[in-house]
Amino acid sequence: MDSLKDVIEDAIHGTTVFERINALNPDYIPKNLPHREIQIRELTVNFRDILINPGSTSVRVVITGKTGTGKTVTAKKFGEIFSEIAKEKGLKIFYLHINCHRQRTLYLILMEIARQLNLQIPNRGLSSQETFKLIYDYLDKRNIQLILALDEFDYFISTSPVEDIYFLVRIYDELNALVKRIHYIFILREMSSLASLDKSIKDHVIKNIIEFHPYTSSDLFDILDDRIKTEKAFREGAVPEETIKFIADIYGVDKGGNGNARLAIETLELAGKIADTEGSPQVSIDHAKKANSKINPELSIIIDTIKDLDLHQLLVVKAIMNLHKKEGVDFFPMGRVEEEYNLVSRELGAPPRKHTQLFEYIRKLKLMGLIVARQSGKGMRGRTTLISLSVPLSTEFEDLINNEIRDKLLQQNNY
Ligand SMILES: Nc1ncnc2c1ncn2[C@@H]1O[C@H](COP(=O)(O)OP(=O)(O)OP(=O)(O)O)[C@@H](O)[C@H]1O
Repeated sequence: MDSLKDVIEDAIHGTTVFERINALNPDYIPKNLPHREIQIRELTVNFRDILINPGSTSVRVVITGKTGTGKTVTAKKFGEIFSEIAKEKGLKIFYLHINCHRQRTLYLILMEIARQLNLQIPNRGLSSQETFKLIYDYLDKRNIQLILALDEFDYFISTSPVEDIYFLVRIYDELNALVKRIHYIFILREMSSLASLDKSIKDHVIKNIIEFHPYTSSDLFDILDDRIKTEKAFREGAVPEETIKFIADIYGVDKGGNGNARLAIETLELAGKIADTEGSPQVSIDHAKKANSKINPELSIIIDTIKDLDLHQLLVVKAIMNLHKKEGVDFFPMGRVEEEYNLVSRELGAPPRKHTQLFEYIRKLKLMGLIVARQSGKGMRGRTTLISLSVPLSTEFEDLINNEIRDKLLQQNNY
């Protein structure tokens, strides 16, 4: 038997299916973005005024789409190429990408803008207004136009005081500046996160909406194929077409998946690592299957726990499931869930439980990991709980819930 040192040496020097594995990193920006040309074009049409007539308006665009639909990578790629073209024309257009989940407050966002601009902000507790004024003066002095992409802006909305949101999006009302130098790309997972905002803020944010739809299986095939071939993430011939297709089919929205390119790329990378571990020169469908079950392990655990739910907990799950299907958005206010739950219960002849009991069910389902609940942002209508299923909707999942409900109803009627 090999010593463990031999095992390790062998794995270090052994064959590998990868050529440029870093091309599979989540932050890697590839040369091509298959199936996002239209969105790049839409961005360009919205922002070209800054090239033609700089300073006349402040451009605002919203990018919206579910997780893994390429919002971040597309905005970054657009920013990179657009500012390059501006430079060729002798204009200074800078693109800054800020993640509002990492920079959690208005203050941190402003400091990050300054940092990316290489602007020193004095350490003497300036207000947001004063800090922003310094940033604006810096841009003005150097004749710079700034495209500010605020990624995960949903997060900023749900956690920041309304005055801070107001300040950030209505900056020109505060600054009184004649030349507009700051332009925005607001990146949101769901438009519904704007629902709680007051109308005057909404009017400032919702201007031009560019939608990023979940990818279909054939879109994902092209994205994976491009990483393999153009970006040379894998050695030539190491990933057969049938493996790429298999992964694309797991996640393709038209095949019941969630259309998430991030998960598809992660699955491909993990399948490659499994192939390397097994010393295989090729990534097979079987490697892809193993990778998928590793990437989604919690799914089977969650599904096992469904059998422990009682009738009304199942009816709550069914209500949320119905809403996802009917409305196609990710999160629902508690009130909508309650309405739907009352409807579903009555339809099935089970008198709905009271409001307080419903809260208790939601709390339990959240603890089990079956649903995600979060607070909406503070706005005109106060805070409300927003709810979403944590598992992707699939026919199997739906059948499972419906069968369990049927069994529980039968049991109940037999007593
Ligand atoms: N059209 C595409 N072509 C190539 N790679 C893509 C494409 N769309 C997404 N990707 C890749 O998929 C991964 C996820 O994309 P990205 O982070 O841009 O998604 P997102 O919509 O911003 O997701 P989230 O809402 O979770 O932040 C990244 O690795 C990105 O490079």
